[in-house]
Amino acid sequence: MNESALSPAAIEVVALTKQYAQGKPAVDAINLKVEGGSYCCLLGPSGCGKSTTLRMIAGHESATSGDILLDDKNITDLPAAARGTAMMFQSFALFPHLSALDNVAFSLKMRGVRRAERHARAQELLERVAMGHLAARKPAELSGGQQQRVALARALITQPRVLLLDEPLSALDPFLRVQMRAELRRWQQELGLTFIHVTHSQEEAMALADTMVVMNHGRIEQMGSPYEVYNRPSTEFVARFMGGHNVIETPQGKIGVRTDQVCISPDDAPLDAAEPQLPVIVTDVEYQGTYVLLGLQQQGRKFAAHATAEFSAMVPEAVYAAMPFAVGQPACMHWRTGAAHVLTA
Ligand SMILES: Nc1ncnc2c1ncn2[C@@H]1O[C@H](COP(=O)(O)OP(=O)(O)OP(=O)(O)O)[C@@H](O)[C@H]1O
Repeated sequence: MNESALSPAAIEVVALTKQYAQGKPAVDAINLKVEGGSYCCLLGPSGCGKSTTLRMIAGHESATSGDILLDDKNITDLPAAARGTAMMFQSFALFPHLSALDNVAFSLKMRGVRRAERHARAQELLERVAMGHLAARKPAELSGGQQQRVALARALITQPRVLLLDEPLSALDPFLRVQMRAELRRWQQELGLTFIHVTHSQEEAMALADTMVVMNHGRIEQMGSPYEVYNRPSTEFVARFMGGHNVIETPQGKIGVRTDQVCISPDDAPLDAAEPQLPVIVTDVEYQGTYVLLGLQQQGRKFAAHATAEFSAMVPEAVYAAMPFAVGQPACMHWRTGAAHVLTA
């Protein structure tokens, strides 16, 4: 394959909207810029509009209004095959009756490319993803990782400038998912292409993305590097969705404090009066190896049986061993002022 053919493009969406029916749009006037050659993850709970956004970029779904630009070219109304994008689907969606080679060559066949040429190009791509020696195998004769590489080669055969991935890892078992995730990241870096990857998994997005885009109800809640989004969730929704945060009501409004940045002391321990603190009851103690996870409930609040704890604290194992807590024990949750940040509604 011609090396220069794989050149990344930036994607920009401007006021992009999808209205399937009356009522609230599934995607509501979102603005998003994805840099060429970067890895972007669209993330959010079920129904937030992430797949619809991806399908509109791919051209598998029409936009109700707004624009999609690939570099400076407006591709909003172009057919999928003319956009410069390609899609890799959930669980790779390989044709089971075709060899790896024919799977990869399939879209060239659809475009009327002659057999010898399409096989040569497919073989070249399979070599590139270290699968050349298994070109004759059917998908069922390949491991999950090998299938992923065939799916990648199949998506790359049309020489896309942007690869769109719709929950590509969700059908895999957890162990394989982590392996395949690392492989996807490696391929993205080696190919230098723009990847836009839809996932509902915070962990997956954190591991892969240069830019995370957190969606909720058809809108973008927050966009930034995994570090920025995890350390500075801007809204209560993002703090709760990302996990690992306590959302605490204060007279000044809601604040977020990471669960590994709150400290727990016995009720009667002398504390720095300048430090924000909250009297709590320990409702749960869970050993997690490196950390012990304490479930906590604000003192004086009614606590329904089986309800999940209101707050959590991740206490390093050694710290907990030196000062253990019992379920039902009153305690004080406190944190450095600098560890907290204000959340908007
Ligand atoms: N073809 C369709 N016709 C009507 N409504 C649709 C269609 N596809 C999606 N929707 C609705 O649009 C909203 C967004 O759906 P979308 O599939 O984009 O969400 P998602 O965030 O990708 O969810 P999931 O993780 O469950 O796939 C949902 O309310 C969904 O029911």
